[in-house]
Amino acid sequence: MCGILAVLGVGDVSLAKRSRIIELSRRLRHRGPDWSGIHSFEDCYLAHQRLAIVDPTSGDQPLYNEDKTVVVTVNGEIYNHEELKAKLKSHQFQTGSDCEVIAHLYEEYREEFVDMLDGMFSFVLLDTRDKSFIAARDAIGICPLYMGWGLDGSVWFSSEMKALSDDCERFISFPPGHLYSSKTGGLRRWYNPPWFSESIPSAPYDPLLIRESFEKARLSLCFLLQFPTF
Ligand SMILES: NC(=O)C[C@H](N)C(=O)O
Repeated sequence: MCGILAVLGVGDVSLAKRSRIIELSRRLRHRGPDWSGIHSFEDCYLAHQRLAIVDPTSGDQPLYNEDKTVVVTVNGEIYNHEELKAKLKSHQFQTGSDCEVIAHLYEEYREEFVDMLDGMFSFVLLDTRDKSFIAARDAIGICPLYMGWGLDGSVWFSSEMKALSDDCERFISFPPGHLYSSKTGGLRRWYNPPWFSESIPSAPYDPLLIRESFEKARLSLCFLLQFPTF
């Protein structure tokens, strides 16, 4: 668990606005007592309250790509981060955080990378090169995410409603398995398993297969957390 707050295109670069956003981000402090971070680029702000789980020593957020043009704030755990890193041989990682992989995957695959992630997550990514941003939430909505719109045209994302409700004109619960892209200005479902369109499951009931799938999920979680298997 961590707390994220992102405010994009607020049209105000004053110290007062920055302080306001820091104050709002503190409302999420209970979600992550180990670190508080904020990155601002022009009138865009990405803040993070961290509960350090993977790489407690260097994985503080926001996280970046190599030249810091891509910034991410993430709540969640990416179970297959080692596997994904192995596909990104030409990239240099600055931390051991499972979440840094998101910035590098974006460089390679743009927003199409989201369905490569195995895990629970909600994140906001800002590409400072064209000031575009994306936000996404895991397939079944394990990690919370809310989205709001300010009267000044700003777009807000937060792990809890309390960090955006006072400053937004309207807000919604961000739907699970969806992605928001500032380029299209809309939400689309990234999680599209084949069974979504099946009215009657075609695969026969197989208790052994179900058991194996649970075992696999449990083992990948133990591996990520470096726990003995439980
Ligand atoms: N805990 C989180 O949500 C972020 C990241 N997985 C970390 O370990 O710091």
